[in-house]
Amino acid sequence: MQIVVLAGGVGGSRFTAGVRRAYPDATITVVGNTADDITIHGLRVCPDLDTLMYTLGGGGDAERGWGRLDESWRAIEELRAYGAEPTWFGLGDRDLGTHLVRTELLAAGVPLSEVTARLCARWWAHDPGLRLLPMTDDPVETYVDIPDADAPGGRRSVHFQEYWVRLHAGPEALALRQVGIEAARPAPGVLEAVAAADLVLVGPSNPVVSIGPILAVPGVREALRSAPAPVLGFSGILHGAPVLGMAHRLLPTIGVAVDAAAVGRHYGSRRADGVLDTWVVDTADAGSAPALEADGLPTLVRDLVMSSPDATAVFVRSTVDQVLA
Ligand SMILES: C[C@H](OP(=O)(O)O)C(=O)O
Repeated sequence: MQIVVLAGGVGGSRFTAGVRRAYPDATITVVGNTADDITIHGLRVCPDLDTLMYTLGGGGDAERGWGRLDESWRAIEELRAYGAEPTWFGLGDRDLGTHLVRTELLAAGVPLSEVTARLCARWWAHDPGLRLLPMTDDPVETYVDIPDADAPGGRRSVHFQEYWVRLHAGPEALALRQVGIEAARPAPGVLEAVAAADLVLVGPSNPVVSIGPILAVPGVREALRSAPAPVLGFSGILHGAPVLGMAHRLLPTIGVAVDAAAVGRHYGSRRADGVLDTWVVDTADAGSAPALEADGLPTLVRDLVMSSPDATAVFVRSTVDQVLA
């Protein structure tokens, strides 16, 4: 079986670990979000790709949900001692190795998809059926407008990582821009993987800054709409709050309520102009299923708390079984 998973970082990697547990013999192509990438201290950092790579490679810090296991922070202490800002971004010492390799290869003209494959060769060697593709090789970065009384127009723009990591998504996000998205081309293999898939899974990642950008890469949405395989989406909003992260701070910015049904409608049914065949909501949101069904979006209800890869595997397998039955 060939499975494609669309994934962000923290939620996306937990979900993908469950998919791998559910389908140990499948070929799984993970299309990872790169719209929250950043260049920091001259290093190109791809937070979602790295979280996926480390988590599925057994090298991630499961408790924190991102970064390397057994990490230390000596380098960033040195930067702080020099007053070399920014130091709010968690650049761990082990993690730096990844960013150095990536930055050197990109500078040598190696495309991000090839860089990612080379990095994953270390982490995913034990699992040749697993492949990580960036959504695009072209640079895309997300900026957030926040209120600032001292700035012209009363607002200023910050990189998404600054909004997320330094500001903890505290200020209201007045607007979001994915710079570079219109010109981005799907990375080699992305459209082909979707076309060849037996199953496409849209993970419970952030609909605004993780899944949204993947779908916004020109050609990806169309590929999902015309995929021969069923497309299942899993809600990351449970009972009006994100299962992980801070998606509730950004959904209102794109005019979507912090609600599983609203996110399902936002992705939409393939029978209309959306991308999903089936939307999966948590048991806490079971009440929304009849209305979604009536609106033409087939909806399944499961316990979507990703407490372990096994728990995730249970809901993935049972929904897929029902859809393929
Ligand atoms: C938790 C969620 O993870 P991701 O979208 O990176 O999978 C988020 O950051 O909102």
